[in-house]
Amino acid sequence: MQCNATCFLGGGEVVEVMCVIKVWHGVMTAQPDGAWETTNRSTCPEDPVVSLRPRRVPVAVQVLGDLPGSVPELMDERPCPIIHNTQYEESTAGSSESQLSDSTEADQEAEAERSQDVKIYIPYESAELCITQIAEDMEAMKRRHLEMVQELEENFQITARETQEWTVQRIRAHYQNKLNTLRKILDLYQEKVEKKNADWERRVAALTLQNEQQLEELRAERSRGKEEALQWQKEKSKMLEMFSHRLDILHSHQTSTIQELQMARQEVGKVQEMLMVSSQEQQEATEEGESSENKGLSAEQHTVACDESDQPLEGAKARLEELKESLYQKEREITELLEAERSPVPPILQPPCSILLPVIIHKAHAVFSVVAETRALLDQMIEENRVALAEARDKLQRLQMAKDDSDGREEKNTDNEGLDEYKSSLSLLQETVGGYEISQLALDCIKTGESPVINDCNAVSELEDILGCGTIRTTEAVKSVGQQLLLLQDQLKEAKEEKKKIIENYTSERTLRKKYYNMVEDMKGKIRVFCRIRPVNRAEVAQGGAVVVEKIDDYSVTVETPRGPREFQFDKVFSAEISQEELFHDTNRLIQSAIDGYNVCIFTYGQTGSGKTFTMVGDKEQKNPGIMPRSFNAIFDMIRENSNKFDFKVSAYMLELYNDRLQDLFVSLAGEAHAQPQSHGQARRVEIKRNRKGVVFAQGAETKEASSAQELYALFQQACANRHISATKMNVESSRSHLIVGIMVESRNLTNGSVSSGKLSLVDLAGSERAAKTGAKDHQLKEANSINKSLSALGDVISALSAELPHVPYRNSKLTQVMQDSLGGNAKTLMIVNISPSECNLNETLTSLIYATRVKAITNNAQRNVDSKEIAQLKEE
Ligand SMILES: Nc1ncnc2c1ncn2[C@@H]1O[C@H](COP(=O)(O)OP(=O)(O)OP(=O)(O)O)[C@@H](O)[C@H]1O
Repeated sequence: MQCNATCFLGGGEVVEVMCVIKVWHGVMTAQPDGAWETTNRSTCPEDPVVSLRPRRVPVAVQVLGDLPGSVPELMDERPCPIIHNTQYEESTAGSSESQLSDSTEADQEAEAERSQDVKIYIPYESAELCITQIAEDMEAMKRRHLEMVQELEENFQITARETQEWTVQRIRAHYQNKLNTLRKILDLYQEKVEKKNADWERRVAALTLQNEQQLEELRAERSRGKEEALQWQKEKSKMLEMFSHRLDILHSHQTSTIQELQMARQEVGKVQEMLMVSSQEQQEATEEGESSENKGLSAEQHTVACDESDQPLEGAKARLEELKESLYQKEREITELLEAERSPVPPILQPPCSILLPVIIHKAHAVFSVVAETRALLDQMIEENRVALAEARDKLQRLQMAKDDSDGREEKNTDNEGLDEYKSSLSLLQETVGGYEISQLALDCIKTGESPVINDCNAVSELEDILGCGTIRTTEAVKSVGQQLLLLQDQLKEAKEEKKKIIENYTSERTLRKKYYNMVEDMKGKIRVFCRIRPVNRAEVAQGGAVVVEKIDDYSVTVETPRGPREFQFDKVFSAEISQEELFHDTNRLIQSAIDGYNVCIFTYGQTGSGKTFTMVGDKEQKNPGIMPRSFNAIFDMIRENSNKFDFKVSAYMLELYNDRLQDLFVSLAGEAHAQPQSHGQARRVEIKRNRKGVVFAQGAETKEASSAQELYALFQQACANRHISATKMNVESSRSHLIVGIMVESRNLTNGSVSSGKLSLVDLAGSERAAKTGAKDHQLKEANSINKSLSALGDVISALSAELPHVPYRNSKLTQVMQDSLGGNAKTLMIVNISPSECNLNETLTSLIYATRVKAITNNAQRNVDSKEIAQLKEE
């Protein structure tokens, strides 16, 4: 209470005043200067206690004198209740009503003038009451303080959570940006590679074509060469025959000549002998004549005899000369023949070029004559064109001048007809001149063999019309074609190698990119999606459907649709050959997460008969156990490995969602009906609930503990025995319900006592089916409708989550309620989409893959469920 008066605690009337809890107890004395001195503040804090609720406190106030200065107010709104002496006296006379009078300002001023000595009495009872109230208020204040502290703590936690979310969002945005940049880079790279590929392919095609043409030419040349070589061979053998014949003749001629020569020589020898004999005889006769000079007669006789003997000698001489001449003649002939025989024989084997050369020379002559003719023609054409061009230019000039004249006249004359005519003929002439000029250029180009250098586009196109694209080639260019070809072949080889390298790099880079992308997505909390292709079954083989699904790499699958191939990307793609073990190898990490205290969900999705149960459960004989039995083993293997650090507890529930009703598979319907006859075969009601952390649990379902993998498997078998399965046209053992197996793993850290609780949900969904295909009737049709309805609700949830809609229709179906924490919740989720590779299931396969692609876009926020030792103890209590 704030009061500008000296207050004495004492008896008085009880009055009701509004008391501001700015209260202290003490004595305040008015000072001569108008100020107030406070004494006896032992119970008064340094500053008044503030911020308590104003409340009504019954106090009695006695004013013993006039109030000094202005009258203070107990509250902002209400004036201070003051009882003056007189009023107080009246009130002490027995008035039970309070005598509070609201002094007006004028009254207060008057009273202030009257006296400075004012006293107010507050009765002890009231003071006590007041103190009690104050104590209560203090208590309330304390409580409020505590509430405030709690509130502050909560606010702090909310802020911390918000900050955390904000950080996560920022990291997410950062990664998204990085990813977008990466995508852009990749797209650019891909574009570049494609461009380069297309370019190289074009070049390769052109080179191949060129190569083929040259090979063709070479082949033609070779065959021509062969033909000519054959002809030459024939001619050669003919000539050889002729030569040998001639040689034979020569030899025989030579032999006869040699014989004749020998005979002639013999004759010559004889003649020479005869001559010698005759010359000896002549000498002897001369000697005899000298001795018989004296014997006159005998000498004359002898001279006559000598004259008679000279006649045959001369004949012999002539004959000798003749013989000599013929001999020389024969010798010359023989020498000539011998020389001819000895002279080099023309080469028999000549290279084809020597045969071809004359042909080529002949052809070259022919070509040359054609070229010469063409040149002459070209020169003539150039000359004619030049003359025509000169004439056209001349005409143009004249017309231009005429036009200029008419322009001058036009200023005076308004008639434009003549001018238009001029203009049209001028433009016509200009066109003609342009045409001639281009023709001139083209003719010059043809003559020189050079490419024209012009910038005018129209002129270029016109020139190309005349010359044809790329027809102008210089002889150097022709010569270098061979070299260029070799060069290009080398380049082609290099390009092919480069292309191969690029493709290899691209493939490895693509695989890496997908891997990193998946890692980033995983870090972001995106649901992981695997795709498993089932082998073609007998029914599909019988239908003759082609295989339309193909795994491209570890992360991509294509489906051949009537509109062309369609590619889908997943976190992993498993082909038909992949074993159960290999598939499980990639899911092992999630089992570890469940043991670490995370909420984990693995579910299969796909059309009926696509292999969901095979993937989750395995085959009937358990030769190829699926994810469920393998998970049981993995859980207990991991428990065994960590048994020195943790204390584990494993429990499980197994449910079936059949005809939109949840059933506990640990309780057989028959057994339940037997135990509770009033239930008429209705199983205990199982309901889906979510705990404070949003984790789904089945209320009303029996949870059984297991201490080994075998025990857990036995429980699973027990549950499977109660499951609804029947044969359809598509699957001899078709699941008619969704199977939900929940395994809770609680681990207590032996070192610090913290407790983590993870849940592994393994869901084998029933397959979507078409009644026409499965042949479902009666109750099977009802089952199929229920399955399709729940899957459609699941589809709606997936669509809403992937489109990030504000409302997600989880409540539309029991299935979506069961899976609420796995889709968009706090679970680490893996979806395995099972597909058939056959063409006959193309539509269903496409639907499943589109579904799965949407699921890939959903983000979960997985959090570890771990409590400290104290919290765990409190929870237990
Ligand atoms: N990867 C696989 N390798 C070998 N056989 C397979 C594979 N996937 C499926 N099968 C066989 O195909 C048949 C149908 O498979 P499954 O029962 O698992 O299909 P489903 O998708 O669960 O069908 P429904 O939805 O009707 O229950 C089974 O006989 C199964 O053994």
